[in-house]
Amino acid sequence: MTDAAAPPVVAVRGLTKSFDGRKVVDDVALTVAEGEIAGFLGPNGSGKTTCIRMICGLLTPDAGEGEVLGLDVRRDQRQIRRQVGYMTQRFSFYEDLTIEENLVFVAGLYGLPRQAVADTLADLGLTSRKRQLAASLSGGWKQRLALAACIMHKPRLLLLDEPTAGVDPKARRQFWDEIHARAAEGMTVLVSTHYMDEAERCHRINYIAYGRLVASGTTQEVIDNAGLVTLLVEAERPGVLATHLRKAPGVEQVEPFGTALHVTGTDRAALMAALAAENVEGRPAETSLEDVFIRLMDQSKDNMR
Ligand SMILES: Nc1ncnc2c1ncn2[C@@H]1O[C@H](COP(=O)(O)OP(=O)(O)OP(=O)(O)O)[C@@H](O)[C@H]1O
Repeated sequence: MTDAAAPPVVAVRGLTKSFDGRKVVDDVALTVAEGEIAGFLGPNGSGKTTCIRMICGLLTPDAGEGEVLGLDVRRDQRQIRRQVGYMTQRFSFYEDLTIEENLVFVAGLYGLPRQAVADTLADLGLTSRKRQLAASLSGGWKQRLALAACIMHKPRLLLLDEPTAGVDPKARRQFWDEIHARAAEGMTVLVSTHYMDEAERCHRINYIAYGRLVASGTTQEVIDNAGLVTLLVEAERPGVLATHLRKAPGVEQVEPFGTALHVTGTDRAALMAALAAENVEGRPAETSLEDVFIRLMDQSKDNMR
């Protein structure tokens, strides 16, 4: 990350948006420092895309305020749009154009010189494929083209909405290496994802459930703040044991990992009692980010009732 004293690139608060009378984003505050990779996580339909669109100036918030790149999130939407890069969830380029033709088209929209296309092709390792039709590209290369198109104008803020959905692990890794390289040069990134390993690659994460931001911090802070205890239990018949443990008081989650179970709750004594009642022993294990997210989601659901 770059200069910690620099003003945040995103500093919004109270962001709220309703569609058809239903509040889908409710009082969300978000701060993203310069050069930071901020993760945006949460169940389907929890409002991540809607937040991203308000931040990049595509949607006007019903309420809330703040700055994006020093510009007013309500008043300066046009300028914000020109200065950010936004990669949408769906591949949205011309399949019957080549990689190069797609980039030439985008360069035209931004008024960029032809050299910008050549530089971007080279930067992203696309030069040797520049004459390939977009339709014939694999998921990983399509997503690389999409990234090229949204960073060609050198935005200081990049918003990525589930950029690696359906992409194989190697291409995902290469994509993240690319993102980290950009962040090291000072680009700020806000990225939504459903993948736990990607959440762990972010400098900070923000978890949103049912429109409300319910946790923020580094991965470790979010795990520590959840106050969960996890015990690992080896079992001969993990399926049967899991069924029993799920009914025991104090046991919140039971997840099989091969022949072992991860048993999670907030009360260590209650977990130990539940295991003792089944004549099994547990040893301390690390609580995973996924365990924490599932708890946050369940808690948010309960609060909605
Ligand atoms: N333009 C719109 N008109 C009406 N409803 C909308 C509109 N955009 C989003 N919604 C609704 O708002 C809710 C939040 O959607 P949003 O796409 O922001 O969630 P998300 O967290 O990005 O979900 P996912 O992880 O599935 O992409 C959903 O119920 C969605 O159907």
